[in-house]
Amino acid sequence: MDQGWEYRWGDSPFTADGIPVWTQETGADRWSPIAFPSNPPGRGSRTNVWYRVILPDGDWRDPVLYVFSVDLIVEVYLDGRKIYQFGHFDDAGKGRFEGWPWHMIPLPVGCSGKPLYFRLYSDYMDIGLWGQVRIMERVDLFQEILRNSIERLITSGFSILIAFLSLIFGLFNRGRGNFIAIALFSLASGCLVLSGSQLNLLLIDRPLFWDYMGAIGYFTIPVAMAILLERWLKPARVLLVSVIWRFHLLYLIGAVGLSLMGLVSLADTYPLFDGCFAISLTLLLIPAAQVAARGSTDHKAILTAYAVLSLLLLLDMAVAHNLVRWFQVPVAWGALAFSLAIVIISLRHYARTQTALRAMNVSLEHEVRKRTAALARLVRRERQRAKMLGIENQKRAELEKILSDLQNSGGVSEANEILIHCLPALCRPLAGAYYQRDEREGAYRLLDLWLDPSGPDRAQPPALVPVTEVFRLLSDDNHWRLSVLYEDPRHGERELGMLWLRIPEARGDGELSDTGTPWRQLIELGLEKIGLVFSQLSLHSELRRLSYEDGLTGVKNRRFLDEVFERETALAKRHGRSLSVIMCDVDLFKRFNDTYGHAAGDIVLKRLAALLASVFRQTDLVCRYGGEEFCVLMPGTQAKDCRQRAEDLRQRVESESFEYEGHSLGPITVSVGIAVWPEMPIAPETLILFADQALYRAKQSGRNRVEIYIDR
Ligand SMILES: Nc1nc2c(ncn2[C@@H]2O[C@H](COP(=O)(O)OP(=O)(O)OP(=O)(O)O)[C@@H](O)[C@H]2O)c(=O)[nH]1
Repeated sequence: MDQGWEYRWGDSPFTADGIPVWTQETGADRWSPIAFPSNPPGRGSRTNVWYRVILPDGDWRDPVLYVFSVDLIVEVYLDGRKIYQFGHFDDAGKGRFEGWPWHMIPLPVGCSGKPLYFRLYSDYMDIGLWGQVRIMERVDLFQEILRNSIERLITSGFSILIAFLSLIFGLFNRGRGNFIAIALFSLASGCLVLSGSQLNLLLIDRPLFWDYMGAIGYFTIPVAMAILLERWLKPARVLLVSVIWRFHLLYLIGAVGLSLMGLVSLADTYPLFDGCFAISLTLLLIPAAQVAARGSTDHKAILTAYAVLSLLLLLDMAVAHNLVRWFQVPVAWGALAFSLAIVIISLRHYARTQTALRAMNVSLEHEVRKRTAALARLVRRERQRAKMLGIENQKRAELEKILSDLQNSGGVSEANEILIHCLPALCRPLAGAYYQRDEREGAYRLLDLWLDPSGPDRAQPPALVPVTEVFRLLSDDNHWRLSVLYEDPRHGERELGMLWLRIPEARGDGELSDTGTPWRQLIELGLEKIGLVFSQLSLHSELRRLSYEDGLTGVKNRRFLDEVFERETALAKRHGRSLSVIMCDVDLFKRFNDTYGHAAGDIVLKRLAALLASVFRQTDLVCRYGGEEFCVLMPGTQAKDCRQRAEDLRQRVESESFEYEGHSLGPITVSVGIAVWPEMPIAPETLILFADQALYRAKQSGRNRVEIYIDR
């Protein structure tokens, strides 16, 4: 019904029968033609208007007039009779907003060609009918409503489902605020679309209820959209976006609250909202476009979805405000598409984040494993170090003990015995062997072998192994070959022996240095100190030798005799063993010196000392008593044997031919005095004294003779 419409401002008076007077008047001068019964010109502050139209011809069985919709309340008259009413007119012809439902006005059969009158009241910006006005069969209308509604029911159902799923996802996944925002948007658009479904009124005939639902949904959309954008714009969060969603939230609460309280009409909240919404949509485009321009594909996709939905919403607003010709703007599909786009992008984003998190977890676990292994290695090394430290301390103590024993020993050979005995304990738990160097033989002697059954003893090496053979035997990568060196005062650096040690086993992770090096350092330090002690001992014995030896003849000197004599007399007494002393003096040596010179005298003394050494046994002690006088101590020798030896000496000297610088020095003789204990009744300590007396007697008796002490 898009032609033949007329309007007339104001409200008709009514007859006493309740028939509007304007429906009875004839003459068209008060009515003005209008293309569509909405917003006639010259409204001013008027709130009442009447429209009329001649019902077209048609062959209907059950005709109805379908109107979508009316601003704001309406009464419809045919033949002066009220056939339809929406809202309540008071006596002043005014009424309250009752909602924006679609209307089905039943028409009687045969109404064609008759004028149909609409009495309207509106304090809203629009006044009149809106959208579609059509006459059709009732059944066709129901079918069309069903057809139109299915689309909305499906899209709203989808939106609400998305809202529900997003809410669940958002609630059970901490930090998934995006999904809460999606849930809010989907719920808002779902409610908006559902409230616009025409089937609703057939189910629940409460237009205001549906309008409130629609208003809440509609007013929530900018809030949800801004929150969504705000989340996606992170970290470039824009103040403007946050201001916008807060403003719209306040508007939603304020508008719905005030309407429910009856302070404002819900209808009146729409124009202002639409204005703000249009501005907000445009403003939101600016930061969104900025981020999308330099953002990811996701950002660009969101902006595209946002731009499409914004366009649809703006178009819908333009239709609502008659700025463009009425048509069904597919806002429902736009909102659904927007929700789906956001959901898909969010899920993709979520999946990517999860994958990244998993990858991070894997790398973190890998890192943790690596660190743990490093820590375990460190702990093992520390433990090893602590163990090594314990062993080191113990070994140091053992070494100190060995060094002290060596220092307290009687000399190099005794120290050697101690070393051979102690070395295995010092080196344990390392397996090894010790080869002592025999300089005279130019060979090594295997003196000890411990712990190592695979050592060189398996072949049962001979007691003396040539140097080259030992080197061949001991040259192997699994063992250390360490020499024990010391300084000999007469021959310089000497090798005492060779230590052969099995290298401690590596742990298989390159810790050989951790286990091997301290061991080697420890042993090397020990051997160095041992070598030092041997050097000292060697030096001492050399010094001792020098201090007890007569420089000219090489036999022991008087000092040595004094020390040994004391010990020998004590031993003789303790064991009841005999002890003999011989005193021997060159005859007329002064004259000899005077005749041949002092140097020749020295030669004679040296020769005489050699003769003494060859005549007496090794166990006898030959000393130079002083000047040309010699003393021989003969432990365990009785008078008879002693006298025999003394006689042998005298004869050897007498028969010896002494020479000096190619000249014969003439005959040399010696006088000898003997004293023997216990065969003679004297104290052992006086043996030298009495032997000297006997010597004196020999001199007195004509020299070149042996005299034995006789107690007179
Ligand atoms: N060439 C040399 N002469 C020495 C050495 N020690 C002592 N004499 C000398 O030995 C001589 C000892 O002389 P006397 O004690 O008088 O005795 P003698 O001349 O041997 O006479 P009788 O002992 O009575 O036979 C002295 O002239 C000393 O100088 C020495 O180391 N070398």
